[in-house]
Amino acid sequence: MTMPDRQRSCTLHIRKDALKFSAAHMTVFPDGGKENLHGHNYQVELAVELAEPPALAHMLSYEVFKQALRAACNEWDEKVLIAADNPWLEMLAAADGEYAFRLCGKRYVLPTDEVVVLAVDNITAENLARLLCERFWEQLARDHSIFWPERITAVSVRIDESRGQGATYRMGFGNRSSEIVSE
Ligand SMILES: Nc1nc2c(c(=O)[nH]1)N=C([C@H](O)[C@H](O)COP(=O)(O)OP(=O)(O)OP(=O)(O)O)CN2
Repeated sequence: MTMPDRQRSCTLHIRKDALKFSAAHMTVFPDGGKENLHGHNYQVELAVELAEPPALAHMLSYEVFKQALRAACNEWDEKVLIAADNPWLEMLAAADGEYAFRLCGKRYVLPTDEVVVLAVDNITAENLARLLCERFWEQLARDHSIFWPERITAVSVRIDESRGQGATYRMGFGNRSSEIVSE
């Protein structure tokens, strides 16, 4: 029996010990409570779906994807991640070179160069997986000489905060839509 073409796919997956970033954050909960400031060594995994294994002339090297993912991870490495859209975030006046804020009633002052402010309402694995997936795709698209978007049917990024706990964000192209899976 022959399988219809639309049921076939080929997935490149990349999970390497070196694909990670170390960052600090505080998850805020719906009742307005929050965790203490703490850090994770976030492990990152990538899947790139293709309709078919590409012919030699269009082979996509793992390195192309790793470069784009590393560039996206590096922006967050050794930073404190702050959710700009959190309803319990209050910006405070600060000295030059400092970032001062109150979150859920507690006051923090940090060096500006150690802070990354992200356009999300909470620093969760779900939101980080979405942002990293989007950043990865933008980074890949920036280098047109190595990019054949029409051959890629979906990309997904999985982030594990700790072993066995994290989230995956998937962007499907064509008539499939983005979806998120929490673990
Ligand atoms: N839906 C989500 N829930 C939580 C997230 C998240 O990203 N998405 N993140 C956290 C925390 O940041 C945290 O680091 C994990 O917390 P928790 O599971 O409570 O703690 P442990 O990893 O130590 O787990 P144990 O199984 O208790 O050892 C919380 N929730």
